[in-house]
Amino acid sequence: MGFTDELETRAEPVWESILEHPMVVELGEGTLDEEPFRYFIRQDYRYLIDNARALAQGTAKAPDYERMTTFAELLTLTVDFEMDLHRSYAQEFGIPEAELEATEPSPTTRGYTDFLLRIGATGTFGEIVAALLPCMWTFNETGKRLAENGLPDDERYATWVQTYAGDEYTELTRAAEDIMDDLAADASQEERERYRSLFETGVRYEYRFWDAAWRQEEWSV
Ligand SMILES: Cc1ncc(CO)c(N)n1
Repeated sequence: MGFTDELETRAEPVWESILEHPMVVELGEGTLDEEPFRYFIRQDYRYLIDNARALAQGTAKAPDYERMTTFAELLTLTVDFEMDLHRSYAQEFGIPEAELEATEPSPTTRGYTDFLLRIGATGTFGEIVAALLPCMWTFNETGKRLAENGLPDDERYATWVQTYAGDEYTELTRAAEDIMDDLAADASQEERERYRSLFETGVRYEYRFWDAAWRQEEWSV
């Protein structure tokens, strides 16, 4: 069993909670209200800016050309393709561009991005991969599982499912998983434990991110 299979097994309960979360279920069914989705797009746009920074930190610390290239591709996918998708969602859902750009991170977005940037700044390449893997993996998995049930009637939500279930996103997720497996094969017991823990934190934040959008979480004061 590869290391990422082990990660998947360990994260299974959180994984299932994500797929059963009403935000994800209703997105897949196309019945999701616009308001939580609008909130999600704004927070996710904010999230992606720092996610891109963490990918850049990973690119900088990549030990060789091949892995640097994979990280550079992930970075490009994020800043070009994914953030463009969010900008067009903002237009479709009536979020003015200035409002999108000025979005204040929610407590959950703040926590998640600070976590990624801390590992990006202080971690090894392997630790950065472990912390970032849930981002790609859970979105790809969510997209694929929702696509299995048939695309939602609402075109806008269907686009979301198709994007994250799509070949390009799936291939890059697979490439990141392969990098994690290779790194883990050469890592010490302690390093592998550290990777597991970082991965688990990432998966937990992924759950919280959906939940925060569902609740439209705000700072208490
Ligand atoms: C919170 C979150 N995780 C992962 C992705 C996929 O890049 C995203 N857009 N947002």
